Amino acid sequence: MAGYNLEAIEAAPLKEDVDIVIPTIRSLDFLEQWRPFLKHYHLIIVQDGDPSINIRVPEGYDYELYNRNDINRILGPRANCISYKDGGCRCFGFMVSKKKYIYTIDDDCFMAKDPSGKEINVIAQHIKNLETPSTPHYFNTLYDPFRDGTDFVRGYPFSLREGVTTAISHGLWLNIPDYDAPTQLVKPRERNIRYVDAVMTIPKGVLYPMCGMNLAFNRELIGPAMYFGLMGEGQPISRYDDMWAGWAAKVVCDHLGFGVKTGLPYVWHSKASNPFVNLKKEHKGLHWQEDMVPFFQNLRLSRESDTAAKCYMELSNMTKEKLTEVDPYFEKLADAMVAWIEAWEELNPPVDGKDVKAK
Ligand SMILES: O=c1ccn([C@@H]2O[C@H](COP(=O)(O)OP(=O)(O)O[C@H]3O[C@@H](CO)[C@H](O)[C@H]3O)[C@@H](O)[C@H]2O)c(=O)[nH]1
Ligand SMILES: [Mn+2]
Repeated sequence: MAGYNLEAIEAAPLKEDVDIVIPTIRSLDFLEQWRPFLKHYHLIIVQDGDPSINIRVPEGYDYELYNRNDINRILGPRANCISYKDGGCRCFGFMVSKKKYIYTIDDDCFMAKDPSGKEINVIAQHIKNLETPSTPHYFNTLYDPFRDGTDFVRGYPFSLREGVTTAISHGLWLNIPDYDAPTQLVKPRERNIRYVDAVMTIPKGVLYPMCGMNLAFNRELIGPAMYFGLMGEGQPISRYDDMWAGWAAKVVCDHLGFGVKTGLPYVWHSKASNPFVNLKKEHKGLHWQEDMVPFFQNLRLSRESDTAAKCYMELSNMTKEKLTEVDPYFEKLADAMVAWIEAWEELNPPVDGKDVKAK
């Protein structure tokens, strides 16, 4: 295959353990370019918008595709917890998957190259990130000590070198950065051309803006907390789907003792969404984030919440109690969080009557 590094391409780690979830309201043509790396994996496509549109899946891919009619049929009255006309609909794919790991990617993201010109195998890098521990209790100044060619630096306590299990791997983007609408408006031509060859653990107690564009996680450990909220048509807010999921999942990871990494792998984000449209979708979120972030920063989950699902139910109560004073929308969101967990548990009954518990 001209122009491709065949050795890297044939490496399809854990192909039986990974589902790729793609939300789309456009087309899946981007999968043509990804074929060398992604063809080995099963796709779960969540088609947003008009369900009567027939979407073409490029030849050779193994996939299941769900449109709004399918979501309504499968979830019944609880289908209302899945966003419509917002990329947050992707979380339906997390719920129906049965795999250990999820990789989710947007339909305008393409294979990027590292500075040596080699195509980046995104899944291989995410799996490396997820299958090696995180270090949330003390920062390693050479970043991820579990990468080849590096280690813990002098002064790193030996008692902390075991690290903790990694639950989330947050990948980054070259070309179009994940900016909010005001930043897009003032910097319309800004492009990210800086490839930073680093993976690092986000420290315990620190929140971050999680982007859903290039994201992998351990569904068994943290799946129920990866709810992308109630956004889009019929709601006062859009485009905060991944932010909500990121804040919630991080506090749940911190509570349960799991780690979150950010950095490699990169994808090439090709399409700048319209900043004026985005501003309309985002403007409430831009205000509300000033309350949502302190809410997540200050909350404390109880000892009884020892699984992601239990933590999430507790978070729903807290959302209702604390954020409804910001806007009545949060009561609706809190109810949707409960519906999400109920639907999750129905589709994912605990194995041997047990949920995955914190260490
Ligand atoms: O109504 C919709 C809109 C979009 N989608 C699908 O969601 C992803 C991301 O959409 P898009 O590329 O338009 O958004 P960006 O601004 O570039 O991306 C960031 O915004 C986030 C917030 O939603 C998103 O996670 C970020 O990556 C595409 O696959 C669209 O097809 C949709 O399903 N429904
Ligand atoms: Mn995009």
